[in-house]
Amino acid sequence: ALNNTSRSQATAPINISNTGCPAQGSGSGSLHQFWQTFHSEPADRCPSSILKLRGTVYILYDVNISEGFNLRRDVYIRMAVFVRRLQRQRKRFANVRLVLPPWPRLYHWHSHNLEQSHLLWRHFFDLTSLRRYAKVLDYDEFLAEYRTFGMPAPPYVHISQVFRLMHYEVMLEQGIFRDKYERVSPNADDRACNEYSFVGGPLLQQELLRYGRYHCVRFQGSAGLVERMLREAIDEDTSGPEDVNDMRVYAVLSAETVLHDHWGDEHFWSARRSMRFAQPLAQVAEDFRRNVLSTTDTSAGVQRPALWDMERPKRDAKGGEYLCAHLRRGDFVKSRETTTPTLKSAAQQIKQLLRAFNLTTVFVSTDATPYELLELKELFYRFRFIHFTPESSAQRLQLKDGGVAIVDQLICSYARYFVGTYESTFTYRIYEEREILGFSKASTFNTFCKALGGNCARNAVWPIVWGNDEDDDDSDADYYHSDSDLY
Ligand SMILES: C[C@@H]1O[C@H](OP(=O)(O)OP(=O)(O)OC[C@H]2O[C@@H](n3cnc4c(=O)[nH]c(N)nc43)[C@H](O)[C@@H]2O)[C@@H](O)[C@H](O)[C@@H]1O
Repeated sequence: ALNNTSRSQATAPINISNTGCPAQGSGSGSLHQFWQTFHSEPADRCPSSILKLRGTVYILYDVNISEGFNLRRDVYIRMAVFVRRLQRQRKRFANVRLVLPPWPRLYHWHSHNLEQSHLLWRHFFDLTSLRRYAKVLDYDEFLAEYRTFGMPAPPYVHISQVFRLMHYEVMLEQGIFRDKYERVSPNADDRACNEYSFVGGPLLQQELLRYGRYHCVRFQGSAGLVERMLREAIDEDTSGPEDVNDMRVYAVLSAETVLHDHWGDEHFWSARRSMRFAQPLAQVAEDFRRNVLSTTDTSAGVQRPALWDMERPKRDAKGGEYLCAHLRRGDFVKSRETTTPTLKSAAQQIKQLLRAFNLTTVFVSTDATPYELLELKELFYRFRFIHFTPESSAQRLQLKDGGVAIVDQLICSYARYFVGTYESTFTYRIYEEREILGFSKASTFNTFCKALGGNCARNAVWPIVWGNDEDDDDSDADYYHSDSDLY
């Protein structure tokens, strides 16, 4: 259990006695004394590994506990675009790092016999690929890097300020949506924001984390506004020129409150393209496609160069000889009853599509129960009905529930034709993957109807945007502050 008192009191000066730099010869000191000594000592007397971390700002973040995996991926993009822009355009943030929050056990991960708490991002994503877009650290990498500053044992991490974001109760002022934020006092009885609740994300439960000030912040606006919030905090934590460039650690909770600076622009898509899945997961999907669906990158005509930044606009991918349906069940069956088809209706719609495209194989990606799956399969008499399940318990242990879902997504991404579920972020992430691989929009942006033949709501079409992310657009760089702040 969280020991609230001790967690919020880590305000002691940071001891730097283990760094091996001349500054530590005399024992401990605050971090700014450490850097001060750097100024007066020849740089080559300190390890370059530490010297290069001068002025680092670590941004930790977490997401509301009830959000699913695929919305969390979108929140990552907001933060990654923000951090990349900060790092490239703001001197004080030249050494900014985004610390990836360990994955808590998500509400949709039902398998109880698997260890699926505190998972690192490299279990799901290719960190090298993420880092070709933004300076990110997996949580254990952050701990290791923080330790190089020379911490006493046990190596607690000191977050100087925590910001728990909340929506405004009323969003519009005289009909206008304005970007703004405001700190409000935390209140132990307040269910919306209370320091001891982990609704905004369980990050602070990590055992080595200690924090100083905890703010509840009403927040309305995009990631650019987070910069203003961080600068205000850095100003408060800086006592003078001697510590102006100290290393800082901040945390933003309920980061899903932060909006995209520009949703769906080329920066969004570069960050999205950098989100390649971890190689072991990609390999399982590749093997399944080849062995069960006779589909390879070459036969499907998709693009998957070694590096995401080598991808180019493309629309002529062919896909494997199968149709993929993402059929969201679970909570959607009740909470979105008016738009989620019954199994029978879904089967009718799929069969109609199979006939239209002269296909005989359907791959079904779903969170349906085993019983529902059997029921569905029986409706596909005379068609080939394929569903992915791990081939062994060792593979299930390796993939975990999150990995199985990724394999499903990767198989759907290579299909000749895809149809997904209305308003499911799981479906949206497949749309995006297919956009990157080079499929036509018509083969991708399709949505199940509640019933065959009726008028029905369709998911939005957000096609890929290509650009040259090297010339980061600076046009709105000054949006949130005056010229004097451009340091
Ligand atoms: C309305 C909201 O919808 C959100 O769901 P939605 O966007 O579909 O998508 P997600 O946020 O990813 O949450 C759904 C989760 O259910 C599992 N899941 C769903 N479809 C599949 C599938 O085809 N294959 C596998 N293997 N797993 C699947 C998976 O763990 C996935 O992350 C929810 O997260 C929110 O809690 C809320 O209910």
